[in-house]
Formats: sequence, structure tokens, C-alpha cells
Amino acid sequence: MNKVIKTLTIAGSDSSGGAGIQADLKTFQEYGTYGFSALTTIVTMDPEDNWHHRVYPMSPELVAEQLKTIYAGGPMDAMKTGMLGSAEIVKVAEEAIRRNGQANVVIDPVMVCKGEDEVLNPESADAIRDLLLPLAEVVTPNLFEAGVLSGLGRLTTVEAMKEAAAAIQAKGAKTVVVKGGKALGGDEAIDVFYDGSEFTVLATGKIEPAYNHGAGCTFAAAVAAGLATGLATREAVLKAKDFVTAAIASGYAFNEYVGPVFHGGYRLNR
Ligand SMILES: Nc1ncnc2c1ncn2[C@@H]1O[C@H](COP(=O)(O)OP(=O)(O)O)[C@@H](O)[C@H]1O
Ligand SMILES: Cc1ncc(COP(=O)(O)O)c(C=O)c1O
Repeated sequence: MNKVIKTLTIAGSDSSGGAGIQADLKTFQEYGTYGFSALTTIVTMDPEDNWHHRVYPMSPELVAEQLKTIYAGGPMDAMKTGMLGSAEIVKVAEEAIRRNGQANVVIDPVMVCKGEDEVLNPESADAIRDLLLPLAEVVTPNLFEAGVLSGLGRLTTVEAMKEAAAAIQAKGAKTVVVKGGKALGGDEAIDVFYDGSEFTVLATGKIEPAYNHGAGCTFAAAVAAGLATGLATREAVLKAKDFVTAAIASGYAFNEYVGPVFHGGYRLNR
């Protein structure tokens, strides 16, 4: 029998299907891996209230119970975290990673939804920094999240992204990818990779229109799936950048604000 490559996401549900656990499972499948999921929150967008996001966290006990089910079937080849919803759920994720000796851990430190400017649960940002960064093979903050995790505040240049990447790496993550994405000015989508010794700048042309709802989730899930299939960390990140770029290029407009990526874009355009 073929070996099944197992990947896990601990993340929220994006009912519109582009981000969250939906993005992760679709991406895991595109990589030929078998996806498991522990759901932490449910996010809705209200068409009668300007598509405002609402976030409904699950109880930490229910997240812990899902993880018990998942790990009862044996170890995972890689995993990622996304929107965790509360500091207590961050703690549950930390405990599961430690208890199961989980390697190839990708932490996507989700703090905001695109199009929204409030930080979801500020106290969970502290918990992510203190409890999850030390367990991360890779952490993938966007520009805003890198400013928060590094303590450097608003980042506007590639030099500042490098400084933030080094500060976050010093907090315990083995490697860091600071994603400039749409938020960084200019006509390129620039990410900075740092492994503790060398910076690598990953750049592609900015795609317009930017159908990038779910791009961050898709990128982190692709890194995890790449690690699960045996790629070295740098190669997993480089492939994930290609994967997410193709997904953005194949996205579509869901409404006047949200354009999800299409996770099948990489395969279909080859
Ligand atoms: N308009 C775009 N064109 C090309 N790549 C993009 C665009 N927007 C984001 N990206 C890339 O998608 C990935 C996810 O980034 P980003 O959207 O900033 O993350 P998040 O969803 O966590 O905010 C990064 O590699 C980023 O550079
Ligand atoms: C459940 C969930 N996770 C994560 C995100 C973040 O998505 P993105 O990858 O666009 O940053 C969202 C955004 O709506 C979400 O609903």
C-alpha cells in the first residue's frame, strides 16, 4: 500500500471557502497529502451589514477533543495553525504539539481578516508569540502581524521586514517568512525569508485584481504540505510562493470586497 502523507490544520472555518480550514484542506489535497482538521472558530460575513466578519470561537475543550481523535490515528508528517480564536485555544494547540512530539510545525499567526482592521483577540497574539513561536519550523506573519510579533510596529520597507524577521527568529521560530503581499507599497509582492543566517527576498509581480482572500492560509498550508512531502524548509517555502501566486492568478470576485484565491490554480495552469 502507498504511504499516506498526513497533514493537519488547526484553524477556523471561512464559510466562503477561500481562507481558513477550507483553504488548508484544499491545498493539502493539491499537494497529494491527506488532510486532517481541528476546527477552532467559525467566521461568517454578513451581506446585510457590509459583509462584516463575525468570529465565533469554539470551546478549548472541543478543540482538544478533536486533536485527541486526530492523533489517536498516529503522528502527522506536518501541521499548521491558522486562526485560533482565543488564548486558551493557542494553549491547546501548544499542548498537542508538545505531547505528540510534532515536527514540521508551520505557524500562521492570523490576527486580522483581510478587509477588517481590528485585531482579533489581542491576548491570543501574545500567546502565539510566547507559546507557539518556539515550536515553529516556519512562522509566516504578514506585514501587520510581523510588526506586532517583533514589537517594531508599522513596517513599510524591505529593510524593516528583515529587521522584523530577525527579531521574530530570535523569539524561537527556526525560520521566518515576513509576507509583504498587497500591503507593501510598489508593484511587486515581496516576502522575506530568514533562517537565522541568511535573508532571501522572494518577489513576484503584484497580480491585479488581487484575488487574495485566503492567500496567507494557502501559503502556510502549502509550506506545511511541502515539508510533509519531504522538501527542505527553503524549498518548501519557494514552492509555496509559486503555488500561492498561481492561486491568486486563478481567483475570482465573490462580492465587491472579497476575491478568494483558487487553490487548484497551480495544478490547472501547469
Ligand atoms: N496581489 C498579489 N499578487 C501576488 N502575490 C500576492 C498578492 N497579494 C499577496 N500575495 C502573496 O500571497 C502570499 C500571502 O500574503 P498575504 O496576503 O500578505 O498574507 P495574509 O493573507 O496572511 O495577509 C504572500 O506570498 C504574498 O506576497
Ligand atoms: C477562518 C479564517 N482564517 C484565516 C483568515 C485569514 O485569511 P487570509 O489568508 O486572507 O489572511 C480568514 C479571513 O477571512 C478566515 O476567515
